[in-house]
Amino acid sequence: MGKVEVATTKHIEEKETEQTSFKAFNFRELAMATKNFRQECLIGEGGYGRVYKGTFQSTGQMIAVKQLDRHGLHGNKEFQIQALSLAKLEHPNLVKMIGYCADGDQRLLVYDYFSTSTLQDHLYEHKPSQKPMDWITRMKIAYGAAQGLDYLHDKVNPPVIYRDLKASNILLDDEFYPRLCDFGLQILAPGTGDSLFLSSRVMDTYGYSAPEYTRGDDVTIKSDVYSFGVVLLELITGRRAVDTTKPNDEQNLVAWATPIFRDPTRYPDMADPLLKNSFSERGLNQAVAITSMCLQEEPSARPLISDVMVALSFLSMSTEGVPAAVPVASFRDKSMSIALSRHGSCSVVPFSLSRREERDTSSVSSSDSEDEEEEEEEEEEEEEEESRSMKKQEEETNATDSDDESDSNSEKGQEEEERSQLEKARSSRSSSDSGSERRRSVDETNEAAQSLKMKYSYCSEEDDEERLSSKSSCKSNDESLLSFRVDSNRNHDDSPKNTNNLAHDDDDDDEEENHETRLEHIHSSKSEVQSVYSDDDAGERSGESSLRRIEPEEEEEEEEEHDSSDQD
Ligand SMILES: Nc1ncnc2c1ncn2[C@@H]1O[C@H](COP(=O)(O)OP(=O)(O)OP(=O)(O)O)[C@@H](O)[C@H]1O
Repeated sequence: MGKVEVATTKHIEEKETEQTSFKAFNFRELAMATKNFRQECLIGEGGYGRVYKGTFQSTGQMIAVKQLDRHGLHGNKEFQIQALSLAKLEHPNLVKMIGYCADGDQRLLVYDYFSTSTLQDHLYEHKPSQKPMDWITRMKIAYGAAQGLDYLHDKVNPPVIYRDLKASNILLDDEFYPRLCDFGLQILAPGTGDSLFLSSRVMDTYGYSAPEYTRGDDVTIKSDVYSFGVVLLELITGRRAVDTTKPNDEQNLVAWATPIFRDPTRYPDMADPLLKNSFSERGLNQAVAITSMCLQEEPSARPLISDVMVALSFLSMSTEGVPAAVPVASFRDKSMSIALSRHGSCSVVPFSLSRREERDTSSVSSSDSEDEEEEEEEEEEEEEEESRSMKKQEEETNATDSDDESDSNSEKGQEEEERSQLEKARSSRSSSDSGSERRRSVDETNEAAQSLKMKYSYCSEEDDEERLSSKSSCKSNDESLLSFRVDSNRNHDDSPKNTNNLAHDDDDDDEEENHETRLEHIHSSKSEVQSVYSDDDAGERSGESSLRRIEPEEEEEEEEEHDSSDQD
């Protein structure tokens, strides 16, 4: 499917008949539904305009009507085209747009109405009679929000940058099921270049905006990952992204948390006191590890939301956190599985940068640096030793598991079965929307993923392939705006795209194609230095994992090496 064509009014009319759920309303209909936009129907006001609650008398359907500020808006036709693009975005974790109105100079968007409240209300404004959200509920909310974001980043083409992810834009129903609202509105409001308009939006998103946004650099999908990290930090700590009632050094949540990220012994102190320590330390450590990865200063060092989503799928189903032996093939970028498995053991090491990398990036005076280097090398050796023994333990577990499976074909068959279970687990949640279906699918997800948890562990062969193929993604901003489509050719489940390397097809062509896919991988970066984490070679020989960043040249060499070994 190509890009969304420039739709004419006729196309839009045709669309209405095809897809009755999306409609062009006239102003009168919406005025009637909202009692003439009366104050009592006003739900709130954001950077893009006011939101009113309404009801269609004929059907009883409840709606939320967003009356966009007319300042700097597109003309009628462009508005219709963009509204149609937004209406195509459909996912259980996104608030559904059901129509628009472009009468005269009025510009309104109509959404399904979701009662109750936002994540912000639940975290900070809950009534004394309400029980505070427990740990698993918080992780489930994060998981759902990650699924919605993953849809925008990875399942529509070109990707949609949310730009405005924050606790007040996550709506929660009575069962705490999260739905993201306010996404993609940038395309409808080119007037955001206006300094007055922009200042009110920046005020609102202050505390959530990625550093590159504040610097005026390109905003990418990785900027959304940063905002997601802030939301995750709010869920863990119960602290607002910005809280001016706190002492100066605690007002900005990320600034407060950054030094703590480097000291895992302090992680338990970060947890929301309302949780009353009702969580496993491992689960907490892993959640903080994910958060810290999302909040990396450099966009390319942040994980893909798809990896965050997979990690959260585990955290949201168990108080114990992600199992120490993580299904490595679940993650596109291995740094996530390594970070999590490190936080699954009692040896907790900063996960974002290896010591070597930290050394490279910090400016240490040369007189002290040699001694320090020696010390650090000793520490590295200790770490490697630790990691080796972890790996050994895992291998032993693997050996026990695989004793019964001497036949390699049956192993492959099992792998495929496990993979399909994982895919089933992932797709089941997004394919259902109604309350009971959703509950059932969550149970299925848990069941399937739990069974996978038991079976998977590190696999050195997969590690090797992952090392060669995994690349961080940094899709360019300009790809994402103006028009997008839901790509039906893409895999709409959340399964990792690098699973091609496990496909065993009789057809030679297919095999070749798989091989190419494996090497080239789907992640691409137009502009930024690739940040790829890999096993270091020495470590690999000894069967251990350590993190380091490969620069692009080095990466190419490794790919060549792989190519030639493949030819052998
Ligand atoms: N579909 C909906 N159903 C129910 N309430 C909604 C819906 N969409 C938005 N709201 C509520 O309307 C209010 C205003 O929303 P809006 O997104 O315009 O502002 P905001 O999130 O406060 O600020 P910003 O525009 O900067 O994101 C919020 O309280 C939001 O929770």
